[in-house]
Amino acid sequence: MITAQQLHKAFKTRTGTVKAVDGVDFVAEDGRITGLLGPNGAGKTTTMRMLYTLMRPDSGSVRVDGIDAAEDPAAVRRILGVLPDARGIYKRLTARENIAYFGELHGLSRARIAERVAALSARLDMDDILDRRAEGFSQGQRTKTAIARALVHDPRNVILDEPTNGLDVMTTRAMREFLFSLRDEGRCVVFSSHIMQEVAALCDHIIIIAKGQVMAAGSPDELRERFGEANLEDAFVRAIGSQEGLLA
Ligand SMILES: Nc1ncnc2c1ncn2[C@@H]1O[C@H](COP(=O)(O)OP(=O)(O)OP(=O)(O)O)[C@@H](O)[C@H]1O
Repeated sequence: MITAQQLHKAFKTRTGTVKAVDGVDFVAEDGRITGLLGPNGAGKTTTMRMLYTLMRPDSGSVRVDGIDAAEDPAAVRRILGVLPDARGIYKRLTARENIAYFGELHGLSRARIAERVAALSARLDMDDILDRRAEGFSQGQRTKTAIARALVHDPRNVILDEPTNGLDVMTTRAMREFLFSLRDEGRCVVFSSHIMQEVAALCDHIIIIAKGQVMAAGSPDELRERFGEANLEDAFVRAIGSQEGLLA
């Protein structure tokens, strides 16, 4: 379970201060897919970076399975799998080596790494690329490799920044099934997207973010009901204000 409490993060730029995240609160439960939905620049990536300990909040706190991310970031990283916005896989290594390297960083034994690589490769349908160098991989192949790497230590909590970005329809469908399977195993899955249909198809719980703030949160049905809109897209537009919603 991941809890964000009153997260704030501002950046100083040449023209002033940008409040990227301005008081974000939410709980992402186990066995549930929680989606952060918001237009470009809403603060999703900054929020995610604070969740996975890459960035320290100016104020507020993050807890993962009860562990405070500021107090014990290493312990949090052990129970977290992360697909960052920059996938950052090593081009000179094969997919297998990319995954195994992260396994070593997590202190897994060789036997355990081999077992995890085999299991993840089967689940992500990547046996055919496992021993190819990542150089030249398609976007989908890179994403699969990065996801397998994120999950090598079998984490209870999984954070994915725009996991279906740039994937074709078939790969997107396969990715959805994969995320459902992580949820059905009881994991806490958090992902971000600016694509309404994506969030509607995947999430049990949606957190709508705009201008660094939570505008609304609930299940897809709850949001539809609250805003009195037949479909989620209209609810989204209502929640964040029509102009920005239309730009999302
Ligand atoms: N390192 C930084 N320095 C200055 N400003 C930043 C920095 N990182 C983010 N921002 C600003 O903070 C705001 C929120 O950005 P963030 O990347 O979190 O949004 P996002 O919701 O992930 O957007 P997108 O969907 O476009 O990726 C934006 O105005 C962005 O320009």
